[in-house]
Amino acid sequence: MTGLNDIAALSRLGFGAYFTQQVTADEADLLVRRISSVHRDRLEAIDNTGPVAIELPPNSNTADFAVGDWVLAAPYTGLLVRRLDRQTVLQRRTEGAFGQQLAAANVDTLFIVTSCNADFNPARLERYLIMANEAGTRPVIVLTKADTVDDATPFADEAKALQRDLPVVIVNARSPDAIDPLMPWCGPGQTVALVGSSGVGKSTLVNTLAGHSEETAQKTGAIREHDAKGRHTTTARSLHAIASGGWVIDTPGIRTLYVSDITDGIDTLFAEITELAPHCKFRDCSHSHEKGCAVQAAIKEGTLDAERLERWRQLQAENRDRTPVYTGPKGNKTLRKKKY
Ligand SMILES: Nc1nc2c(ncn2[C@@H]2O[C@H](COP(=O)(O)OP(=O)(O)OP(=O)(O)O)[C@@H](O)[C@H]2O)c(=O)[nH]1
Ligand SMILES: [Zn+2]
Repeated sequence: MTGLNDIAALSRLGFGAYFTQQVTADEADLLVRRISSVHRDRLEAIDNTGPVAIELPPNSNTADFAVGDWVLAAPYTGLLVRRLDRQTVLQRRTEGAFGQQLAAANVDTLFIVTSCNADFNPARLERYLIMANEAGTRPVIVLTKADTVDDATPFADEAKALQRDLPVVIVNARSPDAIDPLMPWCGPGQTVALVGSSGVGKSTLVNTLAGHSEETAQKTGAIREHDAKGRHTTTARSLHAIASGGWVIDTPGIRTLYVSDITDGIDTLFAEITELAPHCKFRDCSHSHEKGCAVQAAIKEGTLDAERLERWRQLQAENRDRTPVYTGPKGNKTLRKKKY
């Protein structure tokens, strides 16, 4: 792809091969922009020079766009021509039967934030892990408030056991040093997002990552600006530059994400069970009472934790209850195609 875009500069915003290859020769004269905020009536975008104009064509809906999306726009007018396919997408289920609301797109790494205190809850962390796996983002557990306990290692050990090869990082979110162990995921062109309960330190971490000191930090999430009619409004700022060259997406939508429709995510979380299942005698083995069950055998041998199987069972049941089943014309169950 050539044309008007400085690809090297755009790569510092996260524009990689996955996106470059989607731009056709006909589109070489269009401008590449990244969505930085989604409002009810308008979008905001950035390119390598900073904030740039983006205009929605008539009859389009801002709800179809997510912070982090890559789009092509016409020169001069900034008229949005099309959105590029997403590499990853975080969605939240809304009230109502099938509603999915986009929370963020093209997030490379999801920081699942919890603190070394009563907030630490493996069952909740599992749900967040499933969500990250489902979205295609790499999960990292960030344990905050390490400075408030004598030893954070037991928390870290418990978190590490939740999923194979899961990175777990211990920080004091208020200290500027917090960025050091998070650097592997915050380098140039890398995009992260944070999830976790209220009060665990997400805003504090965003400020620390952005290099704001405690005195200069604005209350994350809210900035005052002029709207189209010149009025002062408070809007959500969503895509923040990290001092080390990466980007952090922080939207109210991400803060209230919750798990549904998570089959693939469960399979990754419980990889050791998923990999045993094909060795069971019956293809639809429930791993409870069947003869020749490889999962039960592993529990007897002591290579699989019975509690893990029980949690797998609970999450499977929950997923079945929550996942809407789409029926085809003859009442056949249809598998919904993943729509990015
Ligand atoms: N001692 C200590 N305090 C922390 C740490 N991280 C956050 N805090 C404090 O915990 C409180 C809550 O932190 P926030 O960053 O507002 O938490 P949040 O996750 O953004 O909360 P919501 O905005 O409600 O989602 C603040 O008073 C922070 O200063 C930490 O690592 N150590
Ligand atoms: Zn089995």
